[in-house]
Amino acid sequence: MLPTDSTTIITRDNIQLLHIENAFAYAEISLFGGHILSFKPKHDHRERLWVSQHAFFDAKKPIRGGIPVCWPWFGPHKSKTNLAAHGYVRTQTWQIISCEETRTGTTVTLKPHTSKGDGFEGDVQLVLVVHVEQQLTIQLCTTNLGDTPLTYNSALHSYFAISDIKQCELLGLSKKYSDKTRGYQILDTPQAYKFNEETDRVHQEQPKTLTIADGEIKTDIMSSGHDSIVVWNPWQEKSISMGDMSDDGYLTMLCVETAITQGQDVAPNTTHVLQQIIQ
Ligand SMILES: O=P(O)(O)OC[C@H]1O[C@@H](O)[C@H](O)[C@@H](O)[C@@H]1O
Repeated sequence: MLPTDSTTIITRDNIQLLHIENAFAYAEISLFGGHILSFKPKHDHRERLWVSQHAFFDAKKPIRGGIPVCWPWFGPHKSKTNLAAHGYVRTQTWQIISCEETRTGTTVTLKPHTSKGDGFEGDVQLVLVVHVEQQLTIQLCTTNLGDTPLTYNSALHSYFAISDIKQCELLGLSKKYSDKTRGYQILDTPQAYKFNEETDRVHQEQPKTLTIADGEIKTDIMSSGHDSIVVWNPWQEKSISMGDMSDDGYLTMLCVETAITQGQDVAPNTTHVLQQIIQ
């Protein structure tokens, strides 16, 4: 695939990275995983995404940080416990189908090596469309090419860069959530939504906009096509135990994931789009 004026491909360890720099923003996409690693709009030059200092770039293990694409299941596989968490496309090499310069930025379309894999029945065309503009728009499009309905789960598992998890607040969630750290208890979303412990929560609500308030700095996240928002921070003990995170890595990241956790049906010959917009 020939790069356009705003794109170049570089190699980091075993992974090819697509750099995009246009009049509006800077972004970087790893072809391993179809995984966005960086987004910096030029109006403020602020990095929106967090990547672990100890992330693996070996083209084998998933990259810790950025926006992992979880598909066609979220978390552990329902019945086959030997299969990798969050599905199999985040550890595949993706291919660039097209790079297009538009009036408002650059659009990159990618597809995984294959959308077929152990643990998922279905004939699917899976495509990731990334619009690098003043804002970042990510669309994961699942088209059912078969003649029977299929069901999938997924997440755009975004890691946001923040200055201090203990000072930051998440605005926009208000209903109940399921708390994985407390045996999936159903609890009320705290108001204000602040962080002082390991957090692993599935919120089955679909507010249009969420905001991470990091002091005066605000990052807006818009979602569609989802049934849940997942909020995750491993906190200190887990960070220490993870080989791809520094001991204090948890302090400067917060995952706010646009997710399908309850099963999304897709009828034959139709496409479902899971979308996240980051401002
Ligand atoms: O280490 P992984 O597979 O990238 O997953 C990270 C986290 O991802 C979150 O989405 C899950 O809710 C957590 O339970 C999980 O620990």
